[in-house]
This record gives sequence, structure tokens and C-alpha cells, in this order.
Amino acid sequence: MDGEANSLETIINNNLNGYDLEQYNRIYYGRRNHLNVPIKESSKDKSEEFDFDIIAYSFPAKNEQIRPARIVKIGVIQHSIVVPTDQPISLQKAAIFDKVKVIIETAGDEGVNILCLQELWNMPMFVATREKQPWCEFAESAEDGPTTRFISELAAKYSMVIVSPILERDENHSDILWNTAVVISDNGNVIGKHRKNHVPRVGDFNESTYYMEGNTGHPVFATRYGKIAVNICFGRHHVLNWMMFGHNGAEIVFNPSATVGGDTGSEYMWNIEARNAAITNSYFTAAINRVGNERFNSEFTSGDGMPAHHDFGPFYGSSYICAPDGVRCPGLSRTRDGLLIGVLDLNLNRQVRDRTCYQMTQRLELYVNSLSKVLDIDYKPQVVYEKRK
Ligand SMILES: NC(=O)NCCC(=O)O
Repeated sequence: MDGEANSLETIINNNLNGYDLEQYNRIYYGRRNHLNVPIKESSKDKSEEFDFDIIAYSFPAKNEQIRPARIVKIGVIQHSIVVPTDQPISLQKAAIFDKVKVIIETAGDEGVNILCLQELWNMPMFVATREKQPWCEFAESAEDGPTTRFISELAAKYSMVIVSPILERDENHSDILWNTAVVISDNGNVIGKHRKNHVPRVGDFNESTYYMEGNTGHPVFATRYGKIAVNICFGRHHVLNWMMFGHNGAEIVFNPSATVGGDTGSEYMWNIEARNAAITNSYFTAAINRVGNERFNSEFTSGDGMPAHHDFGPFYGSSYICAPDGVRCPGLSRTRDGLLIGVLDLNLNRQVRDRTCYQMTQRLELYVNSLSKVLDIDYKPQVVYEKRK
């Protein structure tokens, strides 16, 4: 029954073995062997004690004569909320902080250099409700709110860059809200922030009730460990969004998300979108999704004819990392909290570009020309009809 499978990988591993499993891995993931990286015993103990999964994979590149390898360890964390959504906001946040802190510390102990949390990680996805109170009270300053202070301390402690996607309240601009990823450096300073470019108007994702499309463009953050960008959730459906981060020099693009399965959900697209972005832009991508069901006191509808309901979900997790050659690792669980680590050699980006020439053959001038015509109010679509005699 839908919603019960722990992961796609569990289904495959329960049903295939030997030659068939090897061939499946080669064809689906892009390599026969997943190249697991050992996890410390102390981290395994923590994951058992605090009930989260932990797994690491390597994405090597070929040795080059001139450039040394550029190894960077990235981590992504997926998790559920902790206490019911009718509890006081401070309690809901504190409970998530307590849970996620243990997983961040484990990432730090594993030597992760760059860590990304899920979209709006410190709150439930109340956007389904369309209610303003009390939910807007989750919003905080990106620069010096309690969540940024909490994450900054951990970033400095572990010399780890941390991407912290939150609901931002912009006090300098009339208190308005944004869906914002705050990028915190390895010494705990805020390097900058990116606001979600594409805001969903689909199903229970009534996010446009709360915030507008972002105004920060496509920033790439030059961190100590590499150039990173953040394509927040719904932006993964928009190829130009991914592309612009590539033009600005991103080596790794994180896609912190909150997205659901079920009959009308996005689960069947999940495996494709961040992977396709890695391939077409020749950079690493990491897609992160929360887990669990979230229940709200007030019933809400989605404008799709379905009966009003209280539950938002299931959020199907399945976070994964993809290399620029399209090779990806198995996903985390669909249902459990988890820390996924990737050991990347960033030299692979240029090696793939040299091999595939996807950038060189991109024909940007063709599309600039065509798109400028599309934007003309009198645009006539270029359709060719048969001339029947
Ligand atoms: N949070 C968010 O943008 N979700 C949109 C649903 C989807 O398309 O994945």
C-alpha cells in the first residue's frame, strides 16, 4: 500500500540480487557499485540512540596532472516535526532544534564541510492552512534571529558551512515575509541569503498566501569549501532557475524541499528533476525533502474537489545527491529522519564539461533571441501547418 515502503531501494533490494541487482544499479543509478564510505562507530551509535539513518557515498573524479583533487564532504538532513502543531510555537521550535542539533553534531563529527537543511526546517508546513495566526510568528530575521544564532554557533564549532532555509521576516522592509535560505560560513558568519524564486500554487501548497517570489536573483556563495547555490523546492520544476545558478559558477546546488506523495503528489518526478539539473548544468545537486505527516487543527481544502482535511503529507523524504555525470546515490528513507553524506571531488564538474560539451553546445544566443520574441505581447507561436490542396 502507498505510504508504507521505506524507500525505493528497499523495494529493489528485497526483490533483486546478484547480476540483476548489479545491472539495475548500473542502468538506474549510473554505476554498479554505490561506493559506500565508512561511518564512524560513534556516529552509528548516535543514529541508533536518536533514531535516524546515516549513510555516506563517494563521488570520485579522475586524477589530473595539473589540478589536485578538490574533495569536499557535503551533508543533507531530512526530518519530521516533533510535537503537535497546536503546541506553543516556542515549544515546537525548541523540539525541532533539539532533534536536529544531534544530527548536525553527527555531521560535524563526520567531518562534513557543507551541510544543508530542508526547506522551512524549523517549523511545520502550515502553508496548507492559509491561516495567518499563529503561523506567521514562526518568521524570524535571517541575519540575527534565534535560528540563525543557533545554526551559527554549530557552524563555527564544526567549521562547517550550513544552509538554513527558514521563513524570513524582513524588518527593514515593512515586516514582510520571505521563504529564505540563509548561508552561514564555517566561522559562523552569515555569508548571505537567497529567497525562493518560484512559489507554488498547487494542491495544499498555498504558499503564495504568505510570501511573494524572491528578489535575490541567483546568487552563488563562495564558501571556504566551494561555490554553492540554493534552489528552493518548487524552483526545481524550472530549468532556467537551475541554469542561472550554473552561469553564476555554482559547483553544488542544494534543493531544500517540502513536497508530498500520494496520487497527485510529486514523488514520481523527484528522482528526475535534481538529477536532470546536475546533468544539464554539469554540477553536483542535492535534493532534500522532509518526512512525516503534519496535522493541523483547522480543516483546509485545496481547490481540487477533494474533501476538506486536517493532514498535510505524506512528505516522502528520499533525499539524494547527484553528480554532474548524472550518477546518483540511493535515496534516504521515505519515512525516517536521516543524514546523507557525499564525498565529492569537485574536479568532476570540469571533467564532465570537457567530455560532454553540454555548456559549449548550449546555444544561449538562439534562446535569448527566441525568448525575447516570446515576451512580445503580439507573439505568434512558431507553428507550421500543412498546406492542404
Ligand atoms: N514547498 C514547495 O514548494 N512545494 C511544492 C510542491 C512541489 O511541487 O514539490
